[in-house]
Amino acid sequence: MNLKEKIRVIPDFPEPGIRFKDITTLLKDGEAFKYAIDRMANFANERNADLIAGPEARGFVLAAPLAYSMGLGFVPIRKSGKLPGETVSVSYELEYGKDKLEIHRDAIQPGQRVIIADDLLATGGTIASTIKLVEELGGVVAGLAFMIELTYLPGREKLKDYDVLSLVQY
Ligand SMILES: O=P(O)(O)OC[C@H]1O[C@H](OP(=O)(O)OP(=O)(O)O)[C@H](O)[C@@H]1O
Ligand SMILES: Nc1ncnc2[nH]cnc12
Repeated sequence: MNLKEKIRVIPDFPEPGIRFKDITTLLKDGEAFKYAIDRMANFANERNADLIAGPEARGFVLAAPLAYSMGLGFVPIRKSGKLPGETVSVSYELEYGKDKLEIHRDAIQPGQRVIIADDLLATGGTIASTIKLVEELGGVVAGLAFMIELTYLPGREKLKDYDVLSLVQY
């Protein structure tokens, strides 16, 4: 299965100079979507995951089916002001813009092994912040699974202490 040929690249979105990797063209292909989730599930299985976490919004599209396919729980990491319970939060910068992420304080029990899944690794800011939240709750980050890695940005370097899977590289 060639996942790269299912991804559409749109120049100058959401601002000039950004080549946006659009996964909607992959997601609407049932076979490709299943293949991507199955590869992530193998990775998560090998690392004895207890839970799957993913950042809003595109991370949900991968992390939730990954958790479901493995019979594991899913923990949402959301942008600020969206989670109703008591939260822990962290601010971060993106390839474009700035934001704040939050997790429910009771979402993870100390020692639980968490796989974090997201669609794309760019600067690594989103995932570094997600890792901070998981670790602050005492979770063990057992691995990081991405559909896409932008190798021309320093994301992988930022995550060098972690086990990283990416299915497609640019
Ligand atoms: O490695 P980074 O530089 O942090 O960039 C990658 C993140 O950026 C995108 O999310 P975005 O914040 O655009 O939100 P969305 O999923 O709600 O579209 C993407 O889904 C990743 O989560
Ligand atoms: N180039 C890119 N394409 C799609 N999503 C992104 N998130 C951060 N950078 C991105």
